[in-house]
Amino acid sequence: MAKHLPVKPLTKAAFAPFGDVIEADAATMRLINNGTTERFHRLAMVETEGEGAIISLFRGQPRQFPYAIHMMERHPFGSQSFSPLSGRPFLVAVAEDVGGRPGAPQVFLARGDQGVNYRRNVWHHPLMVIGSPSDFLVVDRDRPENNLEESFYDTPYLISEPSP
Ligand SMILES: NC(=O)N[C@@H](O)C(=O)O
Ligand code: NI
Repeated sequence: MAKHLPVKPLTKAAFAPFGDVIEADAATMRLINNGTTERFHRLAMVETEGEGAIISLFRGQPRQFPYAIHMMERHPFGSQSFSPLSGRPFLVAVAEDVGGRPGAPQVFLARGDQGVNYRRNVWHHPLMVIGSPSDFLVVDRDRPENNLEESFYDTPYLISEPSP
């Protein structure tokens, strides 16, 4: 029997065990370019063991809800960040590591002005878009083919469509 998961607002504190929230955090801001630009400095660190860091665009199709989470993945050799370019909210699911497998997913609703950076080797679900196709800027390690570990749950978890 699938278990239903709550969806929580994405906050730095709640996401801290899994990585970073990429948002205009006033505490990180410094004025540059003669005061014409606000730099929100070092919101996340990019980890890419043995390979370069690359920037890609992901155009995600919306998930159908209620959505069943059957699996999680992780990237052992690098971090992976998702920054929304379409200004729409999206879902983020992460999990603690329990003996080499993901524990129960923790699901967050990211606003359209929030991105996430999954720290290296953190269990997460692939991109989950809500409502309509959305573009994301993705920074992660080159050569993804040897940087992916997947794990499937014995029983799926269900997520309802978050209310906007
Ligand atoms: N496959 C791929 O590049 N994307 C996933 O890693 C993801 O987290 O969406
Ligand atoms: Ni990933």
